[in-house]
Amino acid sequence: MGRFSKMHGLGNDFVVIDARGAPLDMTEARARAIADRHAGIGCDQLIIIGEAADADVSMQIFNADGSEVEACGNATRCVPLFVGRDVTIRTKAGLLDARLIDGGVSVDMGVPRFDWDAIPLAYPMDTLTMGASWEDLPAPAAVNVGNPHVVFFVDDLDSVNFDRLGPLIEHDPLFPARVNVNFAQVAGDNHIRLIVWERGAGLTRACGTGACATAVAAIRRTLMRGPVTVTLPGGDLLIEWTPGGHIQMTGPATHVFDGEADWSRF
Ligand SMILES: N[C@@H](CCC[C@H](N)C(=O)O)C(=O)O
Repeated sequence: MGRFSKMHGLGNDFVVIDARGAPLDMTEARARAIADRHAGIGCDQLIIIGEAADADVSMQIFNADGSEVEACGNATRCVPLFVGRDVTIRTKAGLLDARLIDGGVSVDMGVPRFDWDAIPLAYPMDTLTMGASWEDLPAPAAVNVGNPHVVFFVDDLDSVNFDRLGPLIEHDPLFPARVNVNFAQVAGDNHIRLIVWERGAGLTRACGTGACATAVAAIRRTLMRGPVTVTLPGGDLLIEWTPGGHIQMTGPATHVFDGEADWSRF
C-alpha cells in the first residue's frame, strides 16, 4: 500500500505521492488511471515528490491524460505544505524556491522565455503579438514559464466558448508540444480575470503557470505595470514580475485529506 495526500491550489486538485525512499515507476497509463475521476482517485494533476541531488526534493508532474510535464504553479505551492517547511524543488523546468508565508505560499517561478522555439512554436513568429488567429479571437501572446502558454486578451470573457476553442488551440500544429490556452480579460488596474484550458487536463478551477504567463504578457504589452492580481474561478493569485526578472507567484495551498492506495491496482 502507498500513501498519498489529496491537495489543491485554488481548486486545481492533486494526488500527491511521497516517493522519497521508495521510488515509484510511474507510466502514462498508470498516471491516467489514478487521475480518473470515475475509476481512479481523481485529480487534475498527479504529483510525485522524490529525492534530489541538488534540491530539498524533486517534483514530477503528470496531467490527467497521463502526459508528464515540466511545471505546475498550483502544485508547487502545495509542496512546502506537504513537506512541512520551505523547500527548494527540482523540476523538469528548473530549480524552484517555495516559501510558507502568512496565509499561503510564495514561489520564485523563474524567468519567462519568449523566443519562438522556446515556447515552442512550429516556425518563427513574433510571440508578443502572434500572427495567428482562431475564429474571432484576437492575436495572442506566447510565453514559456517552464511550460508553454498562449494568452488571448478578450473584451468579454463570458462570451468565449472555452470547451470548443480550448482543445482546438491546444492541439493546433503550430504548437508541437501542445499548449495551455489562457483566456484573459483586463478587469481593472493591475487586475485580470482568467480562464485556462490546460494542456492534458482541460478547464481547471485555476492554473498557476497560466496566471504567471498571463500577467507577464499583460506587462509586456504595457496593459499594466503590476503586481497583478489574477482572478480565476477558484480564487486569486498575486503575480509580481519586472522585465528581465524572475516571476514571483503568491497564493493559497490546501491539504484536503491523506489516504492509502495499492498502486499495483492502477
Ligand atoms: N495546473 C497547473 C499546470 C499543470 C501543467 C499543464 N497542464 C501543462 O500541461 O503544462 C498550474 O497550476 O500551473
